[in-house]
Amino acid sequence: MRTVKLDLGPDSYDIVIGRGLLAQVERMTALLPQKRAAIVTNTTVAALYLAPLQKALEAAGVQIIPIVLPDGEQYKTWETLNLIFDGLLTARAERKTTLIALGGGVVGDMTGFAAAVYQRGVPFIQIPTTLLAQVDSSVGGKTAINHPLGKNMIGSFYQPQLVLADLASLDTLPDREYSAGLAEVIKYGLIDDLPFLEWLEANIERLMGRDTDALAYAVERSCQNKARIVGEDEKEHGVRALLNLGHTFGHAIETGLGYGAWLHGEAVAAGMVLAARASYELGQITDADLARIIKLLDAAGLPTMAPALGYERYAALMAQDKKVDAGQIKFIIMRKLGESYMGTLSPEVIAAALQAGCSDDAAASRVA
Ligand SMILES: O=C(O)C(=O)C[C@@H](O)[C@H](O)[C@H](O)COP(=O)(O)O
Repeated sequence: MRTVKLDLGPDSYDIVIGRGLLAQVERMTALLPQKRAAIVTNTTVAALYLAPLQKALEAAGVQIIPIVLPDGEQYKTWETLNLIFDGLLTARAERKTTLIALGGGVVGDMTGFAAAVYQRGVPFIQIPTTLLAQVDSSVGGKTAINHPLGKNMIGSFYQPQLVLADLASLDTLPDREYSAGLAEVIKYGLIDDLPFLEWLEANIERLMGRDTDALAYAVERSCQNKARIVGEDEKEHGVRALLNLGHTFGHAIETGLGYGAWLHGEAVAAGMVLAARASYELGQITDADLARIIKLLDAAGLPTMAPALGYERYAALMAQDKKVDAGQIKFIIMRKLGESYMGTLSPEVIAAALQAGCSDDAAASRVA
Protein backbone atom coordinates (compact mmCIF):
# COMPACT_ATOMS: atom_id res chain seq x y z
CA MET A 1 0.00 0.00 0.00
CA ARG A 2 1.27 3.46 -0.89
CA THR A 3 0.04 6.80 0.47
CA VAL A 4 0.48 10.19 -1.20
CA LYS A 5 -0.42 13.27 0.84
CA LEU A 6 -2.00 16.29 -0.77
CA ASP A 7 -0.91 19.14 1.45
CA LEU A 8 -3.55 21.87 1.59
CA GLY A 9 -3.25 22.94 5.22
CA PRO A 10 -6.49 22.15 7.05
CA ASP A 11 -7.93 20.65 3.86
CA SER A 12 -5.05 18.17 3.40
CA TYR A 13 -5.91 14.57 2.61
CA ASP A 14 -4.42 11.20 1.80
CA ILE A 15 -4.50 9.42 -1.54
CA VAL A 16 -4.21 5.75 -0.63
CA ILE A 17 -3.15 3.38 -3.43
CA GLY A 18 -3.24 -0.41 -3.22
CA ARG A 19 -5.14 -3.59 -3.94
CA GLY A 20 -8.19 -4.58 -1.90
CA LEU A 21 -8.83 -1.14 -0.38
CA LEU A 22 -12.57 -1.28 -1.10
CA ALA A 23 -12.97 -3.92 1.59
CA GLN A 24 -10.97 -1.97 4.16
CA VAL A 25 -13.74 0.43 5.14
CA GLU A 26 -12.21 1.60 8.41
CA ARG A 27 -10.27 4.32 6.54
CA MET A 28 -13.64 5.70 5.47
CA THR A 29 -15.63 5.11 8.65
CA ALA A 30 -12.97 6.93 10.69
CA LEU A 31 -13.85 10.08 8.74
CA LEU A 32 -17.64 9.92 8.77
CA PRO A 33 -19.20 12.57 11.02
CA GLN A 34 -22.38 10.46 11.21
CA LYS A 35 -23.10 6.79 10.52
CA ARG A 36 -24.75 7.64 7.21
CA ALA A 37 -23.35 7.98 3.70
CA ALA A 38 -24.61 8.10 0.12
CA ILE A 39 -22.70 6.03 -2.41
CA VAL A 40 -23.01 7.65 -5.84
CA THR A 41 -22.06 5.40 -8.73
CA ASN A 42 -23.14 4.44 -12.26
CA THR A 43 -24.91 1.40 -13.66
CA THR A 44 -21.68 -0.28 -14.86
CA VAL A 45 -19.72 0.17 -11.63
CA ALA A 46 -22.78 -0.60 -9.48
CA ALA A 47 -23.00 -4.06 -11.01
CA LEU A 48 -19.40 -4.77 -10.00
CA TYR A 49 -18.64 -2.93 -6.77
CA LEU A 50 -21.70 -1.34 -5.16
CA ALA A 51 -22.97 -4.40 -3.29
CA PRO A 52 -19.62 -5.37 -1.69
CA LEU A 53 -18.88 -1.79 -0.65
CA GLN A 54 -22.38 -1.23 0.69
CA LYS A 55 -22.27 -4.53 2.58
CA ALA A 56 -18.87 -3.76 4.13
CA LEU A 57 -19.98 -0.29 5.23
CA GLU A 58 -23.29 -1.58 6.58
CA ALA A 59 -21.40 -4.25 8.51
CA ALA A 60 -19.48 -1.37 10.10
CA GLY A 61 -22.79 0.19 11.15
CA VAL A 62 -23.09 2.78 8.37
CA GLN A 63 -26.51 3.34 6.82
CA ILE A 64 -26.14 3.64 3.04
CA ILE A 65 -28.14 5.63 0.49
CA PRO A 66 -27.28 4.14 -2.92
CA ILE A 67 -27.64 6.49 -5.91
CA VAL A 68 -27.05 4.93 -9.33
CA LEU A 69 -26.60 7.21 -12.37
CA PRO A 70 -26.49 6.39 -16.08
CA ASP A 71 -22.96 5.71 -17.38
CA GLY A 72 -21.14 7.98 -19.82
CA GLU A 73 -19.75 11.46 -20.45
CA GLN A 74 -23.00 12.39 -22.20
CA TYR A 75 -24.73 12.14 -18.80
CA LYS A 76 -22.47 14.68 -17.06
CA THR A 77 -25.36 17.14 -17.07
CA TRP A 78 -27.69 19.20 -14.89
CA GLU A 79 -30.37 16.52 -15.31
CA THR A 80 -28.12 13.76 -13.97
CA LEU A 81 -26.80 16.00 -11.19
CA ASN A 82 -30.40 16.51 -10.16
CA LEU A 83 -30.79 12.73 -9.77
CA ILE A 84 -28.19 12.95 -6.99
CA PHE A 85 -30.16 15.69 -5.25
CA ASP A 86 -33.39 13.70 -5.73
CA GLY A 87 -31.77 10.70 -4.02
CA LEU A 88 -30.33 12.77 -1.18
CA LEU A 89 -33.51 14.70 -0.49
CA THR A 90 -35.77 11.66 -0.73
CA ALA A 91 -33.59 9.88 1.85
CA ARG A 92 -33.44 13.07 3.96
CA ALA A 93 -29.67 13.23 3.77
CA GLU A 94 -28.29 15.77 6.20
CA ARG A 95 -25.36 18.15 6.31
CA LYS A 96 -23.19 15.52 7.97
CA THR A 97 -24.09 12.78 5.50
CA THR A 98 -20.94 11.94 3.50
CA LEU A 99 -21.09 11.51 -0.28
CA ILE A 100 -18.90 8.68 -1.57
CA ALA A 101 -18.10 8.80 -5.29
CA LEU A 102 -17.60 5.23 -6.55
CA GLY A 103 -16.63 5.29 -10.22
CA GLY A 104 -14.67 7.11 -12.89
CA GLY A 105 -14.19 10.77 -13.67
CA VAL A 106 -17.79 11.52 -14.55
CA VAL A 107 -19.13 10.07 -11.29
CA GLY A 108 -16.34 11.73 -9.29
CA ASP A 109 -16.76 15.17 -10.87
CA MET A 110 -20.55 15.13 -10.49
CA THR A 111 -20.55 13.75 -6.94
CA GLY A 112 -17.96 16.33 -5.93
CA PHE A 113 -20.08 19.10 -7.38
CA ALA A 114 -23.16 17.74 -5.61
CA ALA A 115 -21.17 17.57 -2.34
CA ALA A 116 -20.03 21.16 -2.81
CA VAL A 117 -23.55 22.55 -3.14
CA TYR A 118 -25.91 20.14 -1.31
CA GLN A 119 -26.97 22.05 1.79
CA ARG A 120 -23.98 24.34 0.95
CA GLY A 121 -21.42 21.59 1.39
CA VAL A 122 -21.23 18.06 2.80
CA PRO A 123 -18.24 15.74 3.38
CA PHE A 124 -17.00 13.85 0.33
CA ILE A 125 -14.80 10.78 -0.32
CA GLN A 126 -13.46 9.66 -3.71
CA ILE A 127 -13.19 5.97 -4.61
CA PRO A 128 -11.95 6.12 -8.22
CA THR A 129 -12.42 2.87 -10.15
CA THR A 130 -10.86 3.88 -13.50
CA LEU A 131 -7.19 4.53 -14.19
CA LEU A 132 -7.97 8.07 -15.34
CA ALA A 133 -9.83 8.85 -12.14
CA GLN A 134 -7.10 7.29 -9.98
CA VAL A 135 -4.26 9.27 -11.55
CA ASP A 136 -6.07 12.52 -12.20
CA SER A 137 -9.70 13.45 -11.70
CA SER A 138 -10.20 12.14 -8.13
CA VAL A 139 -7.25 14.23 -6.91
CA GLY A 140 -7.27 18.00 -6.60
CA GLY A 141 -10.90 18.93 -6.07
CA LYS A 142 -11.99 20.02 -9.55
CA THR A 143 -15.69 19.18 -9.78
CA ALA A 144 -18.03 19.97 -12.67
CA ILE A 145 -20.71 19.13 -15.15
CA ASN A 146 -20.56 19.79 -18.90
CA HIS A 147 -22.59 22.32 -20.88
CA PRO A 148 -23.53 21.64 -24.52
CA LEU A 149 -21.26 24.58 -25.41
CA GLY A 150 -18.26 23.54 -23.34
CA LYS A 151 -16.69 20.87 -21.18
CA ASN A 152 -16.69 21.19 -17.34
CA MET A 153 -18.13 24.68 -17.63
CA ILE A 154 -20.19 24.60 -14.44
CA GLY A 155 -18.49 23.49 -11.27
CA SER A 156 -16.42 24.39 -8.25
CA PHE A 157 -13.22 23.54 -6.42
CA TYR A 158 -14.20 21.20 -3.58
CA GLN A 159 -11.71 18.83 -2.02
CA PRO A 160 -12.47 15.27 -0.93
CA GLN A 161 -11.42 14.13 2.56
CA LEU A 162 -9.83 10.95 1.24
CA VAL A 163 -9.04 9.26 -2.07
CA LEU A 164 -8.98 5.45 -2.09
CA ALA A 165 -7.50 4.12 -5.32
CA ASP A 166 -8.08 0.37 -5.27
CA LEU A 167 -5.89 -1.04 -8.05
CA ALA A 168 -7.97 -4.24 -8.04
CA SER A 169 -10.87 -2.27 -9.54
CA LEU A 170 -8.74 -1.81 -12.67
CA ASP A 171 -8.88 -5.58 -13.30
CA THR A 172 -12.37 -5.13 -14.76
CA LEU A 173 -11.61 -1.94 -16.71
CA PRO A 174 -12.08 -2.30 -20.50
CA ASP A 175 -8.88 -1.83 -22.55
CA ARG A 176 -10.12 1.36 -24.17
CA GLU A 177 -10.79 2.98 -20.76
CA TYR A 178 -7.45 1.74 -19.45
CA SER A 179 -5.60 3.35 -22.37
CA ALA A 180 -7.53 6.57 -21.84
CA GLY A 181 -6.15 6.69 -18.29
CA LEU A 182 -2.60 6.25 -19.60
CA ALA A 183 -2.98 9.53 -21.52
CA GLU A 184 -3.12 11.44 -18.22
CA VAL A 185 -0.19 9.38 -16.87
CA ILE A 186 1.95 10.29 -19.89
CA LYS A 187 0.84 13.92 -19.48
CA TYR A 188 2.78 14.20 -16.19
CA GLY A 189 5.99 13.19 -17.94
CA LEU A 190 5.45 15.83 -20.60
CA ILE A 191 4.58 18.60 -18.11
CA ASP A 192 7.75 18.54 -16.00
CA ASP A 193 8.88 14.99 -15.22
CA LEU A 194 11.28 13.81 -17.92
CA PRO A 195 12.61 10.88 -15.81
CA PHE A 196 9.02 9.58 -15.51
CA LEU A 197 8.52 10.02 -19.27
CA GLU A 198 11.65 7.94 -19.86
CA TRP A 199 10.44 5.34 -17.36
CA LEU A 200 7.13 5.18 -19.23
CA GLU A 201 8.92 4.67 -22.55
CA ALA A 202 10.88 1.79 -21.02
CA ASN A 203 7.88 0.23 -19.26
CA ILE A 204 4.93 0.83 -21.54
CA GLU A 205 4.65 -2.87 -22.41
CA ARG A 206 4.51 -3.82 -18.72
CA LEU A 207 1.85 -1.18 -18.19
CA MET A 208 -0.15 -2.41 -21.17
CA GLY A 209 0.06 -5.88 -19.64
CA ARG A 210 -1.27 -4.34 -16.38
CA ASP A 211 1.78 -5.51 -14.47
CA THR A 212 0.93 -4.97 -10.79
CA ASP A 213 4.19 -3.30 -9.74
CA ALA A 214 4.47 -1.10 -12.82
CA LEU A 215 0.88 0.01 -12.43
CA ALA A 216 1.23 0.79 -8.72
CA TYR A 217 4.34 2.84 -9.44
CA ALA A 218 2.69 4.73 -12.33
CA VAL A 219 -0.38 5.58 -10.23
CA GLU A 220 1.73 6.66 -7.26
CA ARG A 221 4.11 8.80 -9.34
CA SER A 222 1.17 10.41 -11.17
CA CYS A 223 -0.56 11.22 -7.87
CA GLN A 224 2.71 12.60 -6.46
CA ASN A 225 3.01 14.91 -9.47
CA LYS A 226 -0.60 16.01 -9.21
CA ALA A 227 -0.44 16.50 -5.43
CA ARG A 228 2.71 18.62 -5.76
CA ILE A 229 1.17 20.90 -8.38
CA VAL A 230 -2.25 21.22 -6.69
CA GLY A 231 -0.53 21.75 -3.31
CA GLU A 232 1.25 24.75 -4.83
CA ASP A 233 -1.78 26.24 -6.58
CA GLU A 234 -5.13 24.80 -5.51
CA LYS A 235 -7.38 27.20 -7.44
CA GLU A 236 -5.37 27.37 -10.70
CA HIS A 237 -3.98 30.87 -10.49
CA GLY A 238 -0.69 29.71 -12.04
CA VAL A 239 1.19 26.43 -12.18
CA ARG A 240 -1.93 24.22 -11.93
CA ALA A 241 -2.86 25.27 -15.47
CA LEU A 242 -0.02 23.01 -16.67
CA LEU A 243 -2.26 20.03 -15.80
CA ASN A 244 -4.33 21.20 -18.75
CA LEU A 245 -1.69 20.09 -21.27
CA GLY A 246 -3.57 18.78 -24.32
CA HIS A 247 -6.92 19.80 -22.84
CA THR A 248 -7.59 22.96 -24.87
CA PHE A 249 -7.53 20.92 -28.07
CA GLY A 250 -8.90 17.85 -26.24
CA HIS A 251 -11.98 19.55 -24.84
CA ALA A 252 -12.66 21.00 -28.32
CA ILE A 253 -12.57 17.45 -29.69
CA GLU A 254 -14.95 16.13 -27.01
CA THR A 255 -17.42 18.98 -27.42
CA GLY A 256 -17.09 19.04 -31.21
CA LEU A 257 -17.70 15.31 -31.66
CA GLY A 258 -20.42 15.20 -28.98
CA TYR A 259 -19.68 14.10 -25.40
CA GLY A 260 -18.99 10.40 -25.15
CA ALA A 261 -17.94 9.84 -28.78
CA TRP A 262 -14.29 9.90 -27.70
CA LEU A 263 -13.24 9.18 -24.14
CA HIS A 264 -11.73 12.15 -22.32
CA GLY A 265 -8.28 10.54 -22.23
CA GLU A 266 -8.40 9.81 -25.96
CA ALA A 267 -9.18 13.44 -26.73
CA VAL A 268 -6.37 14.54 -24.38
CA ALA A 269 -3.92 12.20 -26.16
CA ALA A 270 -4.73 13.67 -29.57
CA GLY A 271 -4.73 17.13 -27.96
CA MET A 272 -1.24 16.56 -26.54
CA VAL A 273 0.01 15.62 -30.00
CA LEU A 274 -1.48 18.86 -31.37
CA ALA A 275 0.23 20.80 -28.54
CA ALA A 276 3.48 18.98 -29.39
CA ARG A 277 3.07 19.81 -33.08
CA ALA A 278 2.55 23.48 -32.20
CA SER A 279 5.69 23.34 -30.03
CA TYR A 280 7.53 21.78 -32.97
CA GLU A 281 6.28 24.58 -35.27
CA LEU A 282 7.73 27.05 -32.75
CA GLY A 283 11.08 25.25 -32.98
CA GLN A 284 10.97 24.25 -29.31
CA ILE A 285 10.93 20.47 -29.70
CA THR A 286 12.61 18.47 -32.46
CA ASP A 287 11.01 16.08 -34.90
CA ALA A 288 12.68 13.28 -32.92
CA ASP A 289 10.93 14.52 -29.74
CA LEU A 290 7.61 14.66 -31.57
CA ALA A 291 8.15 11.13 -32.86
CA ARG A 292 8.90 9.90 -29.30
CA ILE A 293 5.66 11.40 -27.98
CA ILE A 294 3.60 9.87 -30.79
CA LYS A 295 5.32 6.49 -30.38
CA LEU A 296 4.57 6.37 -26.64
CA LEU A 297 0.93 7.37 -27.03
CA ASP A 298 0.53 4.89 -29.85
CA ALA A 299 2.07 2.12 -27.73
CA ALA A 300 -0.45 3.04 -25.03
CA GLY A 301 -3.28 2.33 -27.49
CA LEU A 302 -4.21 5.99 -27.87
CA PRO A 303 -5.14 8.10 -30.90
CA THR A 304 -2.36 10.33 -32.18
CA MET A 305 -4.35 12.03 -34.93
CA ALA A 306 -7.23 14.37 -34.11
CA PRO A 307 -10.55 14.52 -35.94
CA ALA A 308 -10.64 16.98 -38.84
CA LEU A 309 -13.23 19.42 -37.49
CA GLY A 310 -11.68 22.30 -39.48
CA TYR A 311 -9.71 25.32 -38.24
CA GLU A 312 -12.77 27.54 -37.76
CA ARG A 313 -14.61 24.99 -35.64
CA TYR A 314 -11.54 24.27 -33.49
CA ALA A 315 -10.98 28.00 -33.03
CA ALA A 316 -14.62 28.58 -32.03
CA LEU A 317 -14.62 25.66 -29.59
CA MET A 318 -11.28 26.62 -28.05
CA ALA A 319 -12.50 30.20 -27.59
CA GLN A 320 -14.74 28.75 -24.81
CA ASP A 321 -11.74 27.36 -22.91
CA LYS A 322 -11.59 28.25 -19.21
CA LYS A 323 -8.01 29.52 -19.63
CA VAL A 324 -9.13 32.24 -22.06
CA ASP A 325 -8.07 35.61 -20.66
CA ALA A 326 -9.38 38.87 -22.16
CA GLY A 327 -10.39 36.93 -25.24
CA GLN A 328 -6.95 35.36 -25.68
CA ILE A 329 -6.66 31.57 -25.67
CA LYS A 330 -3.88 30.25 -23.42
CA PHE A 331 -2.34 26.92 -24.37
CA ILE A 332 0.02 24.61 -22.54
CA ILE A 333 3.03 24.40 -24.83
CA MET A 334 6.25 22.37 -24.63
CA ARG A 335 9.42 24.38 -24.05
CA LYS A 336 11.34 21.16 -24.57
CA LEU A 337 10.62 17.48 -24.04
CA GLY A 338 9.52 17.08 -20.41
CA GLU A 339 9.00 20.80 -19.73
CA SER A 340 5.81 22.74 -20.46
CA TYR A 341 4.55 26.29 -19.89
CA MET A 342 1.44 28.35 -20.54
CA GLY A 343 1.51 30.70 -23.52
CA THR A 344 -0.29 31.86 -26.62
CA LEU A 345 -0.15 30.46 -30.15
CA SER A 346 -0.58 32.44 -33.36
CA PRO A 347 -3.37 31.39 -35.75
CA GLU A 348 -0.65 30.29 -38.19
CA VAL A 349 0.93 27.92 -35.67
CA ILE A 350 -2.47 26.52 -34.65
CA ALA A 351 -3.39 26.04 -38.30
CA ALA A 352 -0.09 24.27 -39.04
CA ALA A 353 -0.56 21.95 -36.04
CA LEU A 354 -4.11 21.13 -37.10
CA GLN A 355 -3.05 20.66 -40.73
CA ALA A 356 -0.43 18.08 -39.72
CA GLY A 357 -2.31 16.52 -36.82
CA CYS A 358 -5.89 16.00 -38.04
CA SER A 359 -7.28 13.33 -40.30
CA ASP A 360 -10.69 12.58 -41.77
CA ASP A 361 -10.49 9.00 -40.49
CA ALA A 362 -9.59 9.91 -36.90
CA ALA A 363 -13.14 10.58 -35.68
CA ALA A 364 -14.39 7.16 -36.73
CA SER A 365 -11.31 5.36 -35.38
CA ARG A 366 -12.51 5.37 -31.76
CA VAL A 367 -16.09 4.26 -32.26
CA ALA A 368 -16.63 1.17 -30.13
O1 LIG B 1 -6.75 19.08 -12.17
C1 LIG B 1 -6.54 19.89 -13.05
O2 LIG B 1 -6.27 21.07 -12.83
C2 LIG B 1 -6.61 19.49 -14.47
O3 LIG B 1 -6.64 20.34 -15.34
C3 LIG B 1 -6.62 18.04 -14.75
C4 LIG B 1 -7.30 17.67 -16.04
O4 LIG B 1 -6.66 16.50 -16.51
C5 LIG B 1 -8.78 17.36 -15.85
O5 LIG B 1 -9.31 16.81 -17.01
C6 LIG B 1 -9.57 18.55 -15.44
O6 LIG B 1 -10.85 18.18 -15.02
C7 LIG B 1 -9.76 19.56 -16.54
O7 LIG B 1 -10.11 20.75 -15.93
P1 LIG B 1 -10.70 21.97 -16.71
O8 LIG B 1 -10.54 23.09 -15.75
O9 LIG B 1 -9.92 22.16 -17.96
O10 LIG B 1 -12.11 21.64 -17.01
